Amino acid sequence: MPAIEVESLYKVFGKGARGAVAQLKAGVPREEVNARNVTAAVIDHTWAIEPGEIFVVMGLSGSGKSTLIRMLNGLIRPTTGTIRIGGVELGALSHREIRRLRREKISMVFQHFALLPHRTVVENVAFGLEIKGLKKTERLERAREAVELVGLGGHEDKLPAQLSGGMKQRVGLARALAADTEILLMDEAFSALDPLIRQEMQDQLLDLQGKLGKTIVFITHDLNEAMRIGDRIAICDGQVKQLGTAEEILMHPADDYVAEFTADVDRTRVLTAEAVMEPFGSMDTGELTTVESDVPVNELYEPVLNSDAPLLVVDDNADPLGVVTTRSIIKSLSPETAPEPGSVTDGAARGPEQEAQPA
Ligand SMILES: Nc1ncnc2c1ncn2[C@@H]1O[C@H](COP(=O)(O)OP(=O)(O)OP(=O)(O)O)[C@@H](O)[C@H]1O
Repeated sequence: MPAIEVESLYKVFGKGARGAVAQLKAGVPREEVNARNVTAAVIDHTWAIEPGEIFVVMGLSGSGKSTLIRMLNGLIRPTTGTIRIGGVELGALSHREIRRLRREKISMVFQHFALLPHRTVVENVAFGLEIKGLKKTERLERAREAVELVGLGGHEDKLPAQLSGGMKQRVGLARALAADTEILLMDEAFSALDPLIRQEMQDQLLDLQGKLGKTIVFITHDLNEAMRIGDRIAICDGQVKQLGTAEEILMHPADDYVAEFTADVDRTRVLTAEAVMEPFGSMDTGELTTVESDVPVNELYEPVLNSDAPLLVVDDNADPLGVVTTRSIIKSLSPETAPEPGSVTDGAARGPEQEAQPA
């Protein structure tokens, strides 16, 4: 069962919201609908997030990201459409039941930390558990564990004013983790951080995710960030313009709107050996140096340059998938010449391809 599922979800602000939804459904453009004193913030979202997935919602300011997240945690109701959290439809719940579901299933991490200035790190982390009604010793024990988990061990008794931005955000993350909910909603959680600290936090999130397997909805306006951490990314502008993996979006932007975003993305970090490889055809692959299929392109430069022959891309079972050469790497860096996903495996099955032969 999906962890979160939305179906034909709309949120329009203003009088006559339902009528506006009907117009949108009938194909009236958003600008035209908005000209009638309403704001269509979320338009026709239908998607599902599997447990353990990092789902990134990416869009510019005003694209409906915050509205979406506020609907997901039940702070505002959709104009029309359904939201299911762990199979439970939010629309069928009373306010009290929604508050309970939020407490038990969902934690939030905010951009501006929302720390209590007069409480220590560990007290801030324990605060959410106080609301849940846990006893003090248990609260502090769980808080200490979470503080340790985010790498803040030794800083338990500091006050927020004594912490750097990155450390404050770790406290925010620890607070969410201490609550031990299945779902984390992260709203521009790293956007206020310096680039290097931000990258550190992204790495830490991926690391924690590897251990904890939460379901994470991560909101950002930065496509590089989205592609770094998202298992799948929904690019939104009111409606979902494209939903897919980083590679799918990069290789096949759905329209000009998406393509414009992808122009700024560092392709070498997102694309993997598997995405850029070419068919090995009838080549004797026995002697080739192997690379794992998920190695990013920017880690292939050295092995490719140090090898006269192509590199053999292999899967988890060490079965060959394709080959990578300097040429395939250079080709992949331009969207126009990048190979179609899946085309390589098909090509390999069909037989030799001239362009994949060793030089
Ligand atoms: N309570 C509200 N009443 C009226 N309009 C609203 C309300 N909340 C949001 N909006 C409008 O809905 C649209 C989407 O806003 P939203 O905050 O969801 O976008 P966002 O993508 O989160 O933007 P940002 O990145 O700037 O936070 C905007 O045009 C906003 O002005």
